[in-house]
Amino acid sequence: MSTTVEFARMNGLGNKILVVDMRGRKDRVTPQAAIALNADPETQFDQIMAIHDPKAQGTDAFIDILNSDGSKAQACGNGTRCVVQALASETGRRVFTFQTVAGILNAEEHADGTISVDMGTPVFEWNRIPLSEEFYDTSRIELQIGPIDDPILHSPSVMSMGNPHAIFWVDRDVMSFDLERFGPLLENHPMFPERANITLAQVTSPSSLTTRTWERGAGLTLACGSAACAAAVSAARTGRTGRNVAITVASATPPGILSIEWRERDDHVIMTGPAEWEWSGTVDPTTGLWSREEVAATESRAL
Ligand SMILES: N[C@H](CCC[C@H](N)C(=O)O)C(=O)O
Repeated sequence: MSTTVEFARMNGLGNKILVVDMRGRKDRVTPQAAIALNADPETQFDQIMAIHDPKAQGTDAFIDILNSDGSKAQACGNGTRCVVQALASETGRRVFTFQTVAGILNAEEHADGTISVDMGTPVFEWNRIPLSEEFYDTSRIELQIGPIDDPILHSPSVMSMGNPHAIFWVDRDVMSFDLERFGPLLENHPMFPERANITLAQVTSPSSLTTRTWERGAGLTLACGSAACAAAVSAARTGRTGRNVAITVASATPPGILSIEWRERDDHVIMTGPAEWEWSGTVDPTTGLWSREEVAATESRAL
């Protein structure tokens, strides 16, 4: 087995993604390789999406997701769009079915280049998010940060989109909060035995929200697709918006938009947005040693 594989550096609204081609191999991208890649400014990333041979009939690939601290993630919306774009440019196909540890995902590239991912159904039961304390109603739980009588953030809506999310509703600019300080405290709060992705969300109209996320295992990132889905679902669930929501991801540069539909007929959450290829190279999935391919940006958009 060759020691190196192809990879592409991509992004989804600035969420930094490495798409690694592990097809035809039995090994995995190691946490050590992830940590080494993240330590290098040129390959620093938020998630690795490792494409493996399919395990289940009817699927095109099995996707293994790693955070930049080497931990595993069950879902990554922005990364899934990047995988679709890489495979669409390789195969000319537009429709894909993937398997992850969280289940089966369907995705499609549209003629305008945007990509929709069916992120599956939301989970609201406290022990499946999971929380460490029983809450009958997870649309608003008791949890706060800051002074007891004047909390800075409080009463989040919590849910799982395959991965755990807490959405804190705020009534001023999400960029005005010191998320770098509160993020790690909330991500690792005893309420969340498997940690959680922490999102600030401001409702801007009955069909729009602005969000900013501190990601579990990756920290302050420019965008987080599953958090945008969780914010949209939580907003609709609490009556703040309808089921079709445009999310402005405030931390993306420039701020980007994800369209989220929480479909009435089957409870599925459909996320639509862009993906962008930056450059390709080869990497050793065991050590993380990598090199960049010297090709013009227009010549290669595939793995
Ligand atoms: N950036 C990803 C989410 C990664 C989730 C990860 N931080 C975790 O749940 O551990 C997204 O676009 O959905």
